[in-house]
Amino acid sequence: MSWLTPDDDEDGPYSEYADHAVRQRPNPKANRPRTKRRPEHADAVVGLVTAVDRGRYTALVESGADPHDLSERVVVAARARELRRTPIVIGDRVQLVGDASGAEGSLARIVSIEDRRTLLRRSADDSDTVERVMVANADQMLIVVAAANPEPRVRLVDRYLVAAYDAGIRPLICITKVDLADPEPFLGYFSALEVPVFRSQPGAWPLDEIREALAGRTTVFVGHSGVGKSTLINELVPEAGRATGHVNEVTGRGRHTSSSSVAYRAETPGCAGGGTGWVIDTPGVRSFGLGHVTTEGILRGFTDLAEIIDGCPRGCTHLEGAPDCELDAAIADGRLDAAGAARVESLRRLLK
Ligand SMILES: Nc1nc2c(ncn2[C@@H]2O[C@H](COP(=O)(O)OP(=O)(O)OP(=O)(O)O)[C@@H](O)[C@H]2O)c(=O)[nH]1
Ligand SMILES: [Zn+2]
Repeated sequence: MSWLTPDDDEDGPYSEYADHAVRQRPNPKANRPRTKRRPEHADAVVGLVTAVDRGRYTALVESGADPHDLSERVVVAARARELRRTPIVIGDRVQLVGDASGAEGSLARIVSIEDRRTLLRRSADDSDTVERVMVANADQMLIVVAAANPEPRVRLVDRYLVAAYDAGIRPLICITKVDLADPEPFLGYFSALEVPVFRSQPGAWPLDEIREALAGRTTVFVGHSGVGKSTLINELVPEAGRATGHVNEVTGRGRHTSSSSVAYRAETPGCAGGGTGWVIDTPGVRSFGLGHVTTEGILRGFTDLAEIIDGCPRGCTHLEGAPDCELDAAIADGRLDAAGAARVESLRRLLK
């Protein structure tokens, strides 16, 4: 894309983060006709990006035309020059040329990215409008939160929910460590949202229920560090460790640390949605900035308040003290209970 300055040739060690930043710069050459030198890639094969590591992409390419033939190969690829400033993330379907054999030491080239169904983004903080692209083509977001240790934080879950709804991704909640604390007071806060909830503890992992939800879909797992996300993924995808080991064998690079995202195929035998699903593990993100989300996007994260907000005067900011804001009326006349009032407070914090 011509408005992105092609100023760095090499993928630096931190490019995995740097190139996720989508900067929109004015194009100084906007009036000049663009020379289209996009080569035809009739020989390209399509791969699913399952890992990103310092400028190297791991993609799974199906061996045959038969969609049931799962004998795919692992291809390691770099980006073509023209995609140098384009974020390519886990879940992207990409076109590969060059040596896409997957043979040891081979390196293919990613020449284009197929249209994305969904795109999960975040910004460093709320004042930062530079968005980081996290995951492409996810259908669902499993928000993993612990009942205790670490204490559940309503505000972080609110943020995940807003990011999911804004991206058109269906949220699910898994509350872990219910052996340590009663999760119901916390869950009550979200009950009006009708988000599916799984309750988890050692010896009673809700694996069958979660598998049912994963089948046939791509689900991104998010959660604060220490909530038990890895524990859950290891239960759901026992060979997860082996998968990263395989990738490393191919790339010859170091282990994927918990600072990078990885996609795993989860077996979901006998489930209505199909025999497999994709699980995308993301590093525990402490903050989840929503600087890139519009007011409308934030409101979409509060579907439980939508009907009330519909009654607001035109142009209502819904902030505290906004004239005739229906949210205040609903709290005053009891349409919203204590949990509802807390939701309003939460919404207002995000709208500020
Ligand atoms: N009591 C209890 N402990 C749990 C449960 N689930 C996980 N744990 C423990 O919580 C700790 C953190 O679990 P992890 O799976 O490493 O957490 P994580 O969310 O992957 O954390 P990061 O790797 O830092 O992102 C481990 O000691 C687990 O054994 C649970 O349901 N109950
Ligand atoms: Zn209002």
